[in-house]
Amino acid sequence: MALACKLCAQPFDTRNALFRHLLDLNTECGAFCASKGMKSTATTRGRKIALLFGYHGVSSDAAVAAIWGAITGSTEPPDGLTAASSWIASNNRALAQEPEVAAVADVMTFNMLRGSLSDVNARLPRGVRVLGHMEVGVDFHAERMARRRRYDYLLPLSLLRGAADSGGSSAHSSDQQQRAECGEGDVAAVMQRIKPLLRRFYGGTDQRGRRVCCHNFCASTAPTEPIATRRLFRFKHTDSAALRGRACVVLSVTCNAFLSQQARRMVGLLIACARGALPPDAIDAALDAQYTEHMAVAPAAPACGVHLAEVGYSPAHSDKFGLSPPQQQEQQSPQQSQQLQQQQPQQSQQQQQEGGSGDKRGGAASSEVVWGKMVTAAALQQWRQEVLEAAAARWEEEEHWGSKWVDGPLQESLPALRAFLQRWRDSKQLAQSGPPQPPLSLSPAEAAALPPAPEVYARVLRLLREADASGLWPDSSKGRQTVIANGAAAAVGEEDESEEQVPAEAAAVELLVPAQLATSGPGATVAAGISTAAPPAATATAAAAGGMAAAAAAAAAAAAASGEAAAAAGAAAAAARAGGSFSVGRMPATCAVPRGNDLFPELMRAAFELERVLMPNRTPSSTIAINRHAQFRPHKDSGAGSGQSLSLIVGLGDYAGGELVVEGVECDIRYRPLEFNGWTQRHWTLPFRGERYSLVWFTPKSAALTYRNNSRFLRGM
Ligand SMILES: O=C(O)CCC(=O)C(=O)O
Ligand SMILES: [Fe+2]
Repeated sequence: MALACKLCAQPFDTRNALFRHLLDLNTECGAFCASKGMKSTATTRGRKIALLFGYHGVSSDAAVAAIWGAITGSTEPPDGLTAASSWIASNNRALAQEPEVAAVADVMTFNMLRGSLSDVNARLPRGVRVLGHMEVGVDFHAERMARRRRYDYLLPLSLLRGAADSGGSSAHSSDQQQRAECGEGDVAAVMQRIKPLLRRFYGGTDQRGRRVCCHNFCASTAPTEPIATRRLFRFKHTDSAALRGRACVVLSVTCNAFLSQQARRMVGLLIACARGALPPDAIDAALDAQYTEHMAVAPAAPACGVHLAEVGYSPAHSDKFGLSPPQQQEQQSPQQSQQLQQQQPQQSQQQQQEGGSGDKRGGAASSEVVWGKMVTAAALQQWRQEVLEAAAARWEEEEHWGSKWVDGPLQESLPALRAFLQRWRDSKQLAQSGPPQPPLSLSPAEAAALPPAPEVYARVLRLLREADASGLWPDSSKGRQTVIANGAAAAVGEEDESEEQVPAEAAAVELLVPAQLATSGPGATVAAGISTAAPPAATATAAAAGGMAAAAAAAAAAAAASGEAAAAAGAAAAAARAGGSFSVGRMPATCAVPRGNDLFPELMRAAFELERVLMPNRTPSSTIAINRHAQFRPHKDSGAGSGQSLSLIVGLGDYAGGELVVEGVECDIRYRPLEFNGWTQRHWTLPFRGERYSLVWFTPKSAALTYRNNSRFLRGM
């Protein structure tokens, strides 16, 4: 069924997917619909106040609490509170602004029923400032409706110096030398050299021609997760300053929204490349959406440099909520102090490139016009200066102008970054000769070095090998395909923006459901909803070919028919090597019976038996995921939609590498059973060579699956 969004023409597989798109305030269409009242978020009546505020030395939460206290004298949380720097509405911690981050211009709203705004600054602690306020509609939501945020990073120029810069000075140059290097020409020379690196961050474009970037800059979010793809509008040098006798520059990053630490990691990677510690293609590697090996690849530059500089709202919201019309936003307040020399803005072309979104000029929160009488350009500028000076003081006192960070976190991260880069480069070459599959056999030397398989595993291992060789190994469900990096080629590595429309909380949930549920249609459960978010092309291919194994088998047959025996053998081998997964045991009543039960009953019995032998004190599980040669991407298990017990996992077979990583901790699971929480802990598989099976025992949490039922089922096997 082909459905298309009437606003942006994007196609959707299902009505549910289309609805999610229209209700998602992170999309332009969603924002537009919200502005037309399609999904009202209004829960309260009366006056709602939006405040422009800033802080340094305290977190955004603490600043909000202080302001509310200063206005009302109350410590109770305010009604209708929303803040642009908050992550509560998005319900995803990956979007949290870190507590150390300062702000020149944050936005909050609340229902103003009592209290007074007059002289509020006199009642606020140092480091918290109210800059302006205005009345807005009761629907206004400072966090969800923000279409654009800008973080500015104050950076000592010395950190960007590489050997190529005049004198080759660095963060380690003598104090005298550093102080001498504050000249304008010096800044210009360094920034000229940095420009191509900054441009590199714009990465690629998605199918709609929009810039896509920033997918690999959050420690707690895998690059494959839809939420990790952010739109980068601008990353540029916008200001220079001499602070505490040091030459500093301001780098501005503007995106639709930010992942935690994203701006700091972008700056961290930039510094590493600017200093020549990493080659420029390290930026390409970090941004390659097709390369999904790992998480955060860049060390976060020190927190002291970063502040929230601007929040923008769409014209639709500006109209509805009484924010200023777009043309007024172009009036720049004279933000330069004597100390800050604005670099040539060169913004017009950049702003055109931000176009298409149509939202970047609306309601910029730093404008004098928006915020009425209370904020003046001079007050705003003075406040910005205070924030920058506080940052410079921290650079000096806590970070020794960056030398601590260069010697510590940056230096420590380099070996891993270089290894990552090498693997990325290798993968680029491999990509030209088809998707990489782990070879099924180890070299004799590697095989000899392996610790032998303990006897208790012998029967299960034999049955796994038989199942593998039988040609009956079922295709992985669509949901599982999306998390197996070397699985069915059609569904993997191609998450496009239809995935981006999945709500963040749903996107974090992955699948451990039988194929029937995953394909049972839209919206059956949250998990099933995800499976329908696979790109249409991939779905079509998978459906037509019945998955990788069938596709490769068909290719093998076709090749054999045309007499190309070698090609046929190659295709069959590829099918055998493809990662796959199926379940056995019991599923909640809402799910179909796992197909593996009938296909491999002896394997199922032996595998349940093995759990009891390995962990006699563990409550026997109801279900087992059986995986062959599968390299899993970072994911969390769905527990068939509503959670699951602690998982028990073990690896079997003759393989090297293939450690399971649980929230960043590597665990060798080859014949070493491990309990972990697959529902809450993100986990993935490191690359491996050889024959690798894994078994994951778990019990989906469901009223339908009581322990009694489960014991009866297991007894009846
Ligand atoms: O085999 C592995 O390394 C991980 C298996 C897993 O995470 C799963 O089956 O969900
Ligand atoms: Fe898993």
